[in-house]
Amino acid sequence: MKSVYSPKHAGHAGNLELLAGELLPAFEMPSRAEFIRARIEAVDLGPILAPEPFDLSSARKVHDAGYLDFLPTVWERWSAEGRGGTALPFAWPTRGLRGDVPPQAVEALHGYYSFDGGAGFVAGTWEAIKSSHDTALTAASLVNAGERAVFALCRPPGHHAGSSFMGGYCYVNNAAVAAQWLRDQGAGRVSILDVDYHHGNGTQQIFYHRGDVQVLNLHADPMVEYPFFLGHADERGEGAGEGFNHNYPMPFGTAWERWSEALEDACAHLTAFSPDVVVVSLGVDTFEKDPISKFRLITGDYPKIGRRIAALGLPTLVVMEGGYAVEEIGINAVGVLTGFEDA
Ligand SMILES: NCCCNCCCCCS
Ligand SMILES: [Zn+2]
Repeated sequence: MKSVYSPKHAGHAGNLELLAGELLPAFEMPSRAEFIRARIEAVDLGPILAPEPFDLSSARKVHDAGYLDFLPTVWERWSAEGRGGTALPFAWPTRGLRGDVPPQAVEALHGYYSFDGGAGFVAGTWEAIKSSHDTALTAASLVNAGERAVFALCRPPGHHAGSSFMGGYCYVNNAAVAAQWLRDQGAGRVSILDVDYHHGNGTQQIFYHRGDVQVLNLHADPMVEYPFFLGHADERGEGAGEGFNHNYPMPFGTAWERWSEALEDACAHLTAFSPDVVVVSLGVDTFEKDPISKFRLITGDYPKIGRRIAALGLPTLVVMEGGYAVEEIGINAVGVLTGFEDA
Protein backbone atom coordinates (compact mmCIF):
# COMPACT_ATOMS: atom_id res chain seq x y z
CA MET A 1 0.00 0.00 0.00
CA LYS A 2 1.32 3.48 -0.84
CA SER A 3 1.43 6.16 1.84
CA VAL A 4 1.75 9.93 1.58
CA TYR A 5 3.63 11.93 4.22
CA SER A 6 5.13 15.39 4.57
CA PRO A 7 7.91 16.37 7.03
CA LYS A 8 6.30 19.83 7.14
CA HIS A 9 3.97 18.59 9.89
CA ALA A 10 6.91 18.99 12.26
CA GLY A 11 6.64 22.79 12.29
CA HIS A 12 3.40 22.40 14.22
CA ALA A 13 5.23 21.74 17.48
CA GLY A 14 5.46 23.00 20.99
CA ASN A 15 1.75 23.70 21.17
CA LEU A 16 0.18 24.09 24.56
CA GLU A 17 -3.39 23.04 25.26
CA LEU A 18 -5.76 23.89 28.08
CA LEU A 19 -6.55 20.58 29.74
CA ALA A 20 -8.29 20.14 33.09
CA GLY A 21 -7.39 23.67 34.14
CA GLU A 22 -3.76 23.53 33.15
CA LEU A 23 -1.79 24.63 30.09
CA LEU A 24 -0.02 21.41 29.10
CA PRO A 25 2.02 20.25 26.09
CA ALA A 26 -0.60 19.26 23.50
CA PHE A 27 -1.20 15.53 23.15
CA GLU A 28 -1.31 16.05 19.37
CA MET A 29 2.50 16.12 19.02
CA PRO A 30 4.94 15.64 16.10
CA SER A 31 6.19 12.27 17.34
CA ARG A 32 2.76 10.79 16.51
CA ALA A 33 3.46 11.07 12.79
CA GLU A 34 7.05 9.91 13.17
CA PHE A 35 6.06 6.73 15.02
CA ILE A 36 3.56 5.92 12.28
CA ARG A 37 6.07 6.60 9.53
CA ALA A 38 8.68 4.43 11.28
CA ARG A 39 6.17 1.59 11.56
CA ILE A 40 5.28 1.84 7.86
CA GLU A 41 8.98 1.39 7.10
CA ALA A 42 9.44 -1.37 9.70
CA VAL A 43 6.69 -3.53 8.19
CA ASP A 44 7.63 -2.53 4.64
CA LEU A 45 4.03 -1.50 3.93
CA GLY A 46 5.05 0.23 0.71
CA PRO A 47 6.51 3.45 -0.69
CA ILE A 48 6.08 6.70 1.24
CA LEU A 49 5.50 9.55 -1.20
CA ALA A 50 5.75 13.29 -0.71
CA PRO A 51 2.55 15.26 -1.33
CA GLU A 52 1.97 17.32 -4.46
CA PRO A 53 0.86 20.92 -3.81
CA PHE A 54 -2.89 21.38 -4.36
CA ASP A 55 -4.88 24.59 -4.49
CA LEU A 56 -7.73 25.18 -2.06
CA SER A 57 -10.51 24.99 -4.65
CA SER A 58 -12.01 21.79 -3.20
CA ALA A 59 -11.42 23.04 0.35
CA ARG A 60 -13.44 26.15 -0.53
CA LYS A 61 -16.42 23.92 -1.30
CA VAL A 62 -16.52 22.51 2.24
CA HIS A 63 -15.03 25.39 4.28
CA ASP A 64 -16.22 29.01 4.47
CA ALA A 65 -13.97 31.46 2.57
CA GLY A 66 -13.53 33.79 5.56
CA TYR A 67 -12.54 30.82 7.72
CA LEU A 68 -9.99 29.50 5.23
CA ASP A 69 -8.55 32.98 4.67
CA PHE A 70 -8.13 33.43 8.44
CA LEU A 71 -6.00 30.33 9.02
CA PRO A 72 -2.79 31.52 7.27
CA THR A 73 -2.93 34.87 9.15
CA VAL A 74 -3.32 33.73 12.75
CA TRP A 75 0.32 33.49 13.76
CA GLU A 76 1.33 36.74 12.05
CA ARG A 77 -1.53 38.60 13.76
CA TRP A 78 -0.70 37.00 17.11
CA SER A 79 3.02 37.73 16.91
CA ALA A 80 2.30 41.26 15.58
CA GLU A 81 0.72 41.89 18.99
CA GLY A 82 4.05 40.96 20.55
CA ARG A 83 2.79 37.58 21.73
CA GLY A 84 4.69 34.29 21.82
CA GLY A 85 3.74 30.85 23.09
CA THR A 86 0.67 29.39 21.41
CA ALA A 87 -1.99 31.51 19.72
CA LEU A 88 -5.22 30.46 21.44
CA PRO A 89 -8.80 31.80 21.31
CA PHE A 90 -10.14 33.69 24.27
CA ALA A 91 -13.75 34.73 23.52
CA TRP A 92 -16.54 32.88 21.73
CA PRO A 93 -19.79 34.33 20.29
CA THR A 94 -22.00 31.93 22.24
CA ARG A 95 -25.80 32.08 22.64
CA GLY A 96 -27.21 35.56 23.26
CA LEU A 97 -24.18 37.35 21.80
CA ARG A 98 -23.71 38.88 18.35
CA GLY A 99 -21.68 37.21 15.61
CA ASP A 100 -20.11 40.30 14.09
CA VAL A 101 -16.59 39.37 13.04
CA PRO A 102 -14.09 41.52 15.00
CA PRO A 103 -11.57 42.17 12.18
CA GLN A 104 -8.62 43.20 14.32
CA ALA A 105 -8.77 41.28 17.62
CA VAL A 106 -7.03 37.98 16.76
CA GLU A 107 -8.10 36.15 19.94
CA ALA A 108 -11.73 37.09 19.32
CA LEU A 109 -11.51 36.16 15.63
CA HIS A 110 -9.90 32.90 16.70
CA GLY A 111 -12.84 32.31 19.04
CA TYR A 112 -15.30 33.25 16.32
CA TYR A 113 -13.83 30.49 14.15
CA SER A 114 -13.46 27.87 16.95
CA PHE A 115 -15.77 25.56 18.90
CA ASP A 116 -13.18 24.93 21.62
CA GLY A 117 -9.76 26.14 22.73
CA GLY A 118 -8.05 23.11 21.22
CA ALA A 119 -6.73 24.47 17.91
CA GLY A 120 -3.70 26.56 18.73
CA PHE A 121 -1.14 28.04 16.35
CA VAL A 122 2.62 28.40 16.40
CA ALA A 123 4.81 29.77 13.64
CA GLY A 124 4.78 26.57 11.57
CA THR A 125 1.14 25.64 12.03
CA TRP A 126 -0.29 26.94 8.76
CA GLU A 127 2.44 25.25 6.72
CA ALA A 128 1.65 22.00 8.54
CA ILE A 129 -2.10 22.42 7.92
CA LYS A 130 -1.54 22.99 4.20
CA SER A 131 0.87 20.04 3.94
CA SER A 132 -1.71 17.82 5.67
CA HIS A 133 -4.34 19.00 3.18
CA ASP A 134 -1.98 18.28 0.27
CA THR A 135 -1.17 14.86 1.76
CA ALA A 136 -4.85 13.90 1.78
CA LEU A 137 -5.44 15.13 -1.79
CA THR A 138 -2.30 13.47 -3.12
CA ALA A 139 -3.45 10.17 -1.62
CA ALA A 140 -6.94 10.77 -3.03
CA SER A 141 -5.45 11.36 -6.49
CA LEU A 142 -3.65 8.00 -6.28
CA VAL A 143 -6.91 6.23 -5.36
CA ASN A 144 -8.63 8.11 -8.18
CA ALA A 145 -5.89 6.90 -10.54
CA GLY A 146 -6.63 3.28 -9.69
CA GLU A 147 -4.86 2.38 -6.44
CA ARG A 148 -7.09 0.11 -4.38
CA ALA A 149 -6.09 1.79 -1.11
CA VAL A 150 -3.75 4.62 -0.10
CA PHE A 151 -2.81 5.95 3.35
CA ALA A 152 -2.66 9.72 3.95
CA LEU A 153 -0.46 10.24 7.02
CA CYS A 154 -2.10 13.55 7.86
CA ARG A 155 -0.96 15.77 10.72
CA PRO A 156 -2.68 17.90 12.01
CA PRO A 157 -5.90 15.87 11.84
CA GLY A 158 -9.14 17.30 10.49
CA HIS A 159 -12.39 15.56 11.49
CA HIS A 160 -13.36 18.09 14.21
CA ALA A 161 -13.10 21.01 11.74
CA GLY A 162 -16.44 22.16 10.36
CA SER A 163 -17.30 24.53 7.52
CA SER A 164 -16.30 27.54 9.61
CA PHE A 165 -14.87 26.23 12.86
CA MET A 166 -11.66 24.64 14.09
CA GLY A 167 -11.11 22.67 17.28
CA GLY A 168 -9.82 19.43 18.75
CA TYR A 169 -6.42 19.82 17.06
CA CYS A 170 -8.22 20.18 13.67
CA TYR A 171 -8.15 23.08 11.20
CA VAL A 172 -8.85 21.97 7.62
CA ASN A 173 -11.01 18.85 7.43
CA ASN A 174 -8.67 16.70 5.33
CA ALA A 175 -11.13 13.81 4.93
CA ALA A 176 -13.97 16.15 3.96
CA VAL A 177 -11.82 18.01 1.43
CA ALA A 178 -10.65 14.69 -0.02
CA ALA A 179 -14.25 13.49 -0.33
CA GLN A 180 -15.16 16.75 -2.08
CA TRP A 181 -12.12 16.49 -4.38
CA LEU A 182 -13.13 12.92 -5.32
CA ARG A 183 -16.63 14.20 -6.09
CA ASP A 184 -15.06 16.96 -8.18
CA GLN A 185 -13.17 14.27 -10.12
CA GLY A 186 -16.41 12.50 -10.95
CA ALA A 187 -17.13 10.12 -8.08
CA GLY A 188 -20.92 9.99 -7.83
CA ARG A 189 -21.16 8.99 -4.19
CA VAL A 190 -18.57 8.96 -1.39
CA SER A 191 -18.82 7.42 2.08
CA ILE A 192 -16.78 8.71 5.00
CA LEU A 193 -16.35 6.13 7.77
CA ASP A 194 -14.96 7.77 10.92
CA VAL A 195 -13.60 5.23 13.42
CA ASP A 196 -11.86 7.76 15.69
CA TYR A 197 -12.84 7.56 19.39
CA HIS A 198 -14.29 11.08 19.21
CA HIS A 199 -17.29 11.97 17.04
CA GLY A 200 -16.24 13.66 13.81
CA ASN A 201 -18.50 16.63 14.47
CA GLY A 202 -16.86 18.73 11.76
CA THR A 203 -17.31 16.12 9.06
CA GLN A 204 -20.93 15.55 10.05
CA GLN A 205 -21.67 19.28 10.02
CA ILE A 206 -20.09 19.79 6.60
CA PHE A 207 -22.14 17.10 4.83
CA TYR A 208 -25.28 17.09 7.00
CA HIS A 209 -27.53 18.51 4.27
CA ARG A 210 -25.97 16.55 1.41
CA GLY A 211 -27.02 13.18 -0.01
CA ASP A 212 -23.89 12.64 -2.15
CA VAL A 213 -21.52 12.11 0.78
CA GLN A 214 -22.60 9.59 3.43
CA VAL A 215 -21.05 10.06 6.88
CA LEU A 216 -20.83 7.22 9.41
CA ASN A 217 -19.33 7.78 12.88
CA LEU A 218 -18.39 5.28 15.60
CA HIS A 219 -17.51 7.16 18.78
CA ALA A 220 -17.89 7.77 22.49
CA ASP A 221 -21.30 9.02 23.60
CA PRO A 222 -21.31 12.84 23.36
CA MET A 223 -23.37 13.05 26.55
CA VAL A 224 -20.21 12.06 28.40
CA GLU A 225 -17.31 12.69 26.01
CA TYR A 226 -15.76 15.33 23.79
CA PRO A 227 -16.84 16.93 21.48
CA PHE A 228 -20.08 16.80 23.53
CA PHE A 229 -22.35 18.96 21.40
CA LEU A 230 -22.93 16.65 18.39
CA GLY A 231 -22.92 12.91 17.69
CA HIS A 232 -26.21 11.52 18.96
CA ALA A 233 -27.90 8.56 17.26
CA ASP A 234 -30.93 10.66 16.28
CA GLU A 235 -28.82 12.90 14.00
CA ARG A 236 -29.65 11.37 10.63
CA GLY A 237 -29.05 14.27 8.26
CA GLU A 238 -31.44 16.96 7.03
CA GLY A 239 -33.04 17.88 3.70
CA ALA A 240 -31.19 16.15 0.88
CA GLY A 241 -28.94 14.68 3.56
CA GLU A 242 -31.76 12.96 5.48
CA GLY A 243 -30.80 9.32 6.04
CA PHE A 244 -27.17 9.75 4.96
CA ASN A 245 -25.70 10.47 8.41
CA HIS A 246 -25.26 7.58 10.86
CA ASN A 247 -23.98 7.97 14.43
CA TYR A 248 -23.03 5.08 16.70
CA PRO A 249 -22.46 6.61 20.16
CA MET A 250 -21.07 4.05 22.63
CA PRO A 251 -20.35 4.11 26.38
CA PHE A 252 -17.04 4.37 28.21
CA GLY A 253 -15.38 0.95 28.38
CA THR A 254 -16.59 -0.21 24.97
CA ALA A 255 -14.45 -3.10 23.72
CA TRP A 256 -14.27 -5.03 20.47
CA GLU A 257 -17.49 -7.06 20.86
CA ARG A 258 -19.75 -4.00 21.08
CA TRP A 259 -17.61 -1.81 18.84
CA SER A 260 -17.48 -4.37 16.03
CA GLU A 261 -21.27 -4.69 16.07
CA ALA A 262 -21.46 -0.97 15.34
CA LEU A 263 -18.86 -1.41 12.60
CA GLU A 264 -20.94 -4.19 11.05
CA ASP A 265 -24.08 -2.08 11.05
CA ALA A 266 -22.20 0.89 9.60
CA CYS A 267 -20.74 -1.30 6.85
CA ALA A 268 -24.23 -2.53 5.98
CA HIS A 269 -25.44 1.06 5.56
CA LEU A 270 -22.30 1.89 3.60
CA THR A 271 -22.80 -1.05 1.24
CA ALA A 272 -26.45 -0.09 0.77
CA PHE A 273 -25.34 3.44 -0.23
CA SER A 274 -23.01 1.84 -2.84
CA PRO A 275 -20.39 4.59 -2.93
CA ASP A 276 -17.75 4.81 -5.63
CA VAL A 277 -15.07 5.31 -2.97
CA VAL A 278 -14.68 5.13 0.81
CA VAL A 279 -12.76 7.66 2.88
CA VAL A 280 -11.78 6.28 6.29
CA SER A 281 -11.10 8.79 9.05
CA LEU A 282 -8.67 6.64 10.97
CA GLY A 283 -8.25 7.56 14.60
CA VAL A 284 -6.75 4.95 16.90
CA ASP A 285 -7.62 6.70 20.15
CA THR A 286 -10.08 3.81 20.67
CA PHE A 287 -7.03 1.99 22.08
CA GLU A 288 -7.24 0.79 25.69
CA LYS A 289 -4.05 2.69 26.62
CA ASP A 290 -4.95 5.99 25.00
CA PRO A 291 -4.28 8.74 27.59
CA ILE A 292 -7.35 10.87 26.81
CA SER A 293 -9.87 8.23 25.77
CA LYS A 294 -11.99 5.53 27.40
CA PHE A 295 -12.64 2.69 24.96
CA ARG A 296 -10.89 -0.64 25.29
CA LEU A 297 -9.82 -1.83 21.87
CA ILE A 298 -6.57 -3.81 21.92
CA THR A 299 -3.74 -3.88 19.39
CA GLY A 300 -5.00 -7.16 17.94
CA ASP A 301 -8.31 -5.50 17.03
CA TYR A 302 -6.87 -3.02 14.54
CA PRO A 303 -6.04 -5.51 11.74
CA LYS A 304 -9.64 -6.73 12.10
CA ILE A 305 -10.87 -3.22 11.31
CA GLY A 306 -8.70 -3.18 8.21
CA ARG A 307 -9.94 -6.59 7.08
CA ARG A 308 -13.57 -5.54 7.48
CA ILE A 309 -13.07 -2.38 5.46
CA ALA A 310 -11.21 -4.31 2.75
CA ALA A 311 -14.19 -6.69 2.55
CA LEU A 312 -16.29 -3.76 1.30
CA GLY A 313 -14.39 -4.23 -1.95
CA LEU A 314 -14.23 -0.49 -2.68
CA PRO A 315 -11.42 1.94 -3.54
CA THR A 316 -10.31 3.23 -0.14
CA LEU A 317 -8.56 6.36 1.08
CA VAL A 318 -7.38 6.15 4.69
CA VAL A 319 -6.85 9.56 6.34
CA MET A 320 -5.05 9.75 9.72
CA GLU A 321 -7.01 11.44 12.49
CA GLY A 322 -6.43 10.95 16.24
CA GLY A 323 -4.59 8.56 18.54
CA TYR A 324 -2.50 9.73 21.49
CA ALA A 325 -0.87 6.63 22.93
CA VAL A 326 2.23 7.65 21.05
CA GLU A 327 4.34 4.54 21.66
CA GLU A 328 1.67 2.30 20.16
CA ILE A 329 0.11 4.63 17.59
CA GLY A 330 2.29 3.24 14.81
CA ILE A 331 1.56 -0.40 15.56
CA ASN A 332 -2.17 0.24 15.87
CA ALA A 333 -2.64 2.58 12.89
CA VAL A 334 -0.45 0.50 10.55
CA GLY A 335 -2.18 -2.61 11.91
CA VAL A 336 -5.35 -1.40 10.20
CA LEU A 337 -3.44 -1.01 6.95
CA THR A 338 -1.74 -4.42 7.06
CA GLY A 339 -5.08 -5.98 7.99
CA PHE A 340 -6.59 -4.34 4.93
CA GLU A 341 -3.78 -5.68 2.74
CA ASP A 342 -3.95 -9.21 4.15
CA ALA A 343 -7.70 -9.50 3.57
N1 LIG B 1 -11.53 16.23 28.43
C1 LIG B 1 -11.69 16.26 26.97
C2 LIG B 1 -10.48 16.86 26.33
C3 LIG B 1 -10.57 16.68 24.83
N2 LIG B 1 -9.46 17.33 24.17
C4 LIG B 1 -9.56 17.35 22.70
C5 LIG B 1 -9.49 15.97 22.13
C6 LIG B 1 -9.39 16.03 20.62
C7 LIG B 1 -9.27 14.66 20.00
C8 LIG B 1 -9.10 14.72 18.55
S1 LIG B 1 -9.14 13.15 17.71
ZN1 LIG C 1 -10.11 11.44 18.59
